[in-house]
Amino acid sequence: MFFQAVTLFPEMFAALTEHGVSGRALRQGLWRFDTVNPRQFADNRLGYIDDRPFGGGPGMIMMAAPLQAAIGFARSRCQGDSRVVYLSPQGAPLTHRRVAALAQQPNLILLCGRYEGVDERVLQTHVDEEISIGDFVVSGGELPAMMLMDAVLRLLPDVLGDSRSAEQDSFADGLLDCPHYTRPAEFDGMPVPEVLMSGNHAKIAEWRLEQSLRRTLSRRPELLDGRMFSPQEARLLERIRKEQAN
Ligand SMILES: Cc1cccc(C(=O)NCC2(NC(=O)c3cccc4nocc34)CCCC2)c1
Repeated sequence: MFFQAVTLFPEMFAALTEHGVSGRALRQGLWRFDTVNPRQFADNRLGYIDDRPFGGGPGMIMMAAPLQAAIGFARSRCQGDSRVVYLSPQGAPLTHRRVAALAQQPNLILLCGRYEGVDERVLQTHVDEEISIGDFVVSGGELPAMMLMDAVLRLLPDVLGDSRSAEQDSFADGLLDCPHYTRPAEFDGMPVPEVLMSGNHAKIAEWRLEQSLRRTLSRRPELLDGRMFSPQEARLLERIRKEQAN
């Protein structure tokens, strides 16, 4: 996977390239990363890359020409297909399913907006898809881009190592995670659920699945819409629903 970020703040991406699982995977050569700064492509001496919006209104808009040139340069550095994603509040919500699809791409170019956004004509001609990480206001597309990158990288083979497969992540099976505990066995007078101390791995796995189902049903019931259930999940859901009905 070759990630490129078109960004005015390339240094921000050190959060992924110099730390954690993603940083280690980069050093191991499991993925590649580079940035393109639109300021390099400003066609005036002073490096203007933003200008006032036609029609008036507050703030500035990123100009089309430097972004078009930056995207073109990024594409020229890709072997094979490349996909340009604009991180944007107008984008399709990022979901695990979308992350899994993006993880199949050999080259992803992430366009990060700043100011009030980018000239629409860039989106119409050079961007393949727009993705949003949520309905709130942030200052730039860099943090959303890094969230997308982290989620994609965790799905790449060998990035997580054999210690944890991304498939075990509850979100990979569309459920919220179960509660987790570690030492001490009693903290602040609160014990750990007995079943986790039992050593009975089948019962522990069933307890964890039941807790994931309970949490999903109570906090994010919409995640269960349209989801297929294994016989075990169906049985546990039945028991939970009966319990809640009484
Ligand atoms: C709900 C709403 C309505 C109007 C503007 C904004 C807003 O935040 N505008 C500012 C910018 N926001 C984002 O890029 C951005 C924001 C949120 C999620 C995202 N997922 O990806 C990129 C995202 C756009 C240009 C510079 C940053 C947000």
